[in-house]
Amino acid sequence: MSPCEPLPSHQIPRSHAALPRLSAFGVTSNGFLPEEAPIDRLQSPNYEPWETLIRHLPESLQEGTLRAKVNSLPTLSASHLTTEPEWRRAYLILCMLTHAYIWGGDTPCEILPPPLSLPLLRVSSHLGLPPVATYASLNLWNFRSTSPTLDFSNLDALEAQHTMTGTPDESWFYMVSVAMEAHAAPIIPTMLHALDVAQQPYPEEDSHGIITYALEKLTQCIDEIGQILERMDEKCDPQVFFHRIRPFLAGSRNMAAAGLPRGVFYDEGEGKGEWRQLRGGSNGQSSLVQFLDAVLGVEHSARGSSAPDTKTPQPHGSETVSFHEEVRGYMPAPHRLFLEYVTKIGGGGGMRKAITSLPKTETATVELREAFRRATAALTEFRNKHLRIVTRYIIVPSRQQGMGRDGGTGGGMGLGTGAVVTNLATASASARAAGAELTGTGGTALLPFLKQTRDETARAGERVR
Ligand code: HEM
Repeated sequence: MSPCEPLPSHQIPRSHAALPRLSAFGVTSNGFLPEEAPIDRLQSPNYEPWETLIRHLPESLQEGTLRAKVNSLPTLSASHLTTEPEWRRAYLILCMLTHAYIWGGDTPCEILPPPLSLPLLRVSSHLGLPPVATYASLNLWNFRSTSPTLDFSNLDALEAQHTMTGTPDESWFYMVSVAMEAHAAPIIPTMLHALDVAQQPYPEEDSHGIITYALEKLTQCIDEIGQILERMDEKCDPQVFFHRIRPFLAGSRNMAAAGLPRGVFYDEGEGKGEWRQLRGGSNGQSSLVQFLDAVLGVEHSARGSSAPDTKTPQPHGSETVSFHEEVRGYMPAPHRLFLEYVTKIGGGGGMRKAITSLPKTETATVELREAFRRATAALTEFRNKHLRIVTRYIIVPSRQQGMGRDGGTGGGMGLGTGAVVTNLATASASARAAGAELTGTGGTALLPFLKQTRDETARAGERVR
């Protein structure tokens, strides 16, 4: 039996019947991915201008014609989108075009024109997501699979529907996450059952066995998704990632050094519009990883704000909210509700809280505690693997000199203009040279933030002795 498979039926507790159906939270047999691969074309011929643009996005960026093409787009209404998969595809297209428009030049463009901003505001509001590229648009809703069994955890059979650079590296970068999400999907019902058993006031005889077994499965599952994470190097080159892919993922928050001191103005035409500062696309918006935290009772207080960027005022209220809490607003609304539900059934402290209230002496609870500590150790190690990847893909390339000029050794966006480029890659290299803190695409002071999230994970295990 694969470690990520759900519990055998005889181990599913009686209280399972009380749990709401996962589908009510948009959780499928593929976890936070859709049940079926995303559609790859909008049905209505009205959307042909968007479809044409997205299909030729890398070439338009390469030729430097994307902004002109967007400027001459008609402003299309969302009224021809009929199904949820269509709304999601529209969101993917508009988010990618938006980031390509903002970052696809020698300097960023701080005004998003009405043909993009108006439909993007409408579509993102329908989906309960912010009008910016998110993990949902770039990863969860942007893949196809050639697996005959439609096994989305088969990384080699996955491909991104769309990329901005047209490189296999960008597709692989997105697909690693898709495979991880699909691989871990079966652990979701397993852990929900176990969490439910742990909350019962009068545990059944084999309750401890059920929870211990589920925690062991969880440990194996986290190890396995960590192995998938480590496959990043196979087809995603750190130089290509740092200089070509990552600059397109940047948001409009904490991006003064990358050329957006005020954020982005979403021009709605007729003198209307709004300046917005939003986090960019980041795997940090994965509901799966936050689900693992919620189940184990890992508490995060890391705010992830990029302190050195004093030119950009922080959005009101964000000073007190942790990164993990805030990025729930960048997840599809049903997934956000699911995480709230999991936190609630875990009494706010997940397994950790339930286990610490048990008597320490019985053999069964000793085993249970050990299983819990092994699971938190696995999640801590997962975050260590991630930190090593961040070092290889961001810290090391940012140290290299002479990358600020397009056409340098792998530097720039590959636009071939020879001009001085301002974007997240050049800003990171300059920050590094000045000894300042680096900023993540999600707008965090990345290293201190990621170390803190790793340490907060370890702490959950230390609290169960
Ligand atoms: C080349 C690969 C990757 C790089 C360079 C990278 C980089 C980063 C950075 C810089 C952050 C800080 C937040 C921000 O400002 O964006 C972050 C956060 C995060 N990333 Fe990644 N990431 C990579 C791959 C992944 C993958 C495949 C996953 C799996 C879903 C992932 C999961 C997370 C999570 C969950 C966080 C939030 C912090 C935490 O909970 O520990 N990352 N990542």
